[in-house]
Amino acid sequence: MEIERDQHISPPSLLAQTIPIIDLSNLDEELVARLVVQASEEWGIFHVVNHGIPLDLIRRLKEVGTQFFELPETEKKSVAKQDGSKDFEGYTTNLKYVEGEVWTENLFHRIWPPSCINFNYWPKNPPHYREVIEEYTEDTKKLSERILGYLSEGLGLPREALIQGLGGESTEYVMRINNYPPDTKPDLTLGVPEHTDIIGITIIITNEVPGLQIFKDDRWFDVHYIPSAITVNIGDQIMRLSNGKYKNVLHRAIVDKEKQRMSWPVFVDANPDVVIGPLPELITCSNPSKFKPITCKDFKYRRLLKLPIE
Ligand SMILES: O=C(O)CCC(=O)C(=O)O
Ligand SMILES: [Fe+2]
Repeated sequence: MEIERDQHISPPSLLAQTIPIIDLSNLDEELVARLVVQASEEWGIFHVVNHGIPLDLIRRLKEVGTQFFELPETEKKSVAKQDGSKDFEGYTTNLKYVEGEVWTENLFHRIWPPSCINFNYWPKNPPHYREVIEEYTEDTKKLSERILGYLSEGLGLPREALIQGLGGESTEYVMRINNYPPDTKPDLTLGVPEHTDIIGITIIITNEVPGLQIFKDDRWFDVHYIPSAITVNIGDQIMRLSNGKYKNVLHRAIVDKEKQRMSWPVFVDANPDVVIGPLPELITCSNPSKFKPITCKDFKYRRLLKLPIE
């Protein structure tokens, strides 16, 4: 007798190689913590479902981002990244065909702590942009702290260890909204070339158009779009603080030929003055330090200039 198959479920061989999906509403919290730790060790990326961020808030976040990119260029440029500015905040566009260049426009600004926010980079249009982002910030901060709590316990340390390692209440949260309009050029165009995130962890929402890919076991994997899921990436800073236990995922984003793709990553980033090296409690004779301590500021400076970092 032929077994009836659910058409939506991939064969087991494929499922085994799919980025982990973790249900955060599972009442067995120890199991949830174990799955988060395991996914961060093996993949450096995982999806979370039933994550506690209301789906209507995510819908509104997507709406304000989409509406911003639909504005005339002159209006988008009212929050443009300042020429020659050393900081990264503001609107940037790269929608010109230049060999080797990426195909994207994006908006980038800090969302936490309040003392670091520069509202000049927050669009005034659509009018409810600020209200939605402030609401999303609060929920994203809670979600990141929960995940960092599991990761800290996975290191045998108290729940607050990693968030303290990133700077405690002065840890910075940065919103980026990436817009990748359809790209009709025949060859594969990169929206974002391969990289690891230079930060602690990234919490990502995307629209339904696939494009995010990760590198694991010598091959690229598509990160499937799962409605209502949020994707979490491990970045360089958590890799260093955990002395390499957690893996920073190498990833890139490709552009669709027909459809507009968008993503909304929030970067949980160490305070610039924090020293990013393995947490001292982790270092023993049998687990010697794999990374030299360096301030977050210097780490980023060297990474951006592609200078060696130990
Ligand atoms: O567009 C995406 O899905 C990811 C973008 C990304 O990797 C980034 O902004 O760092
Ligand atoms: Fe990234």
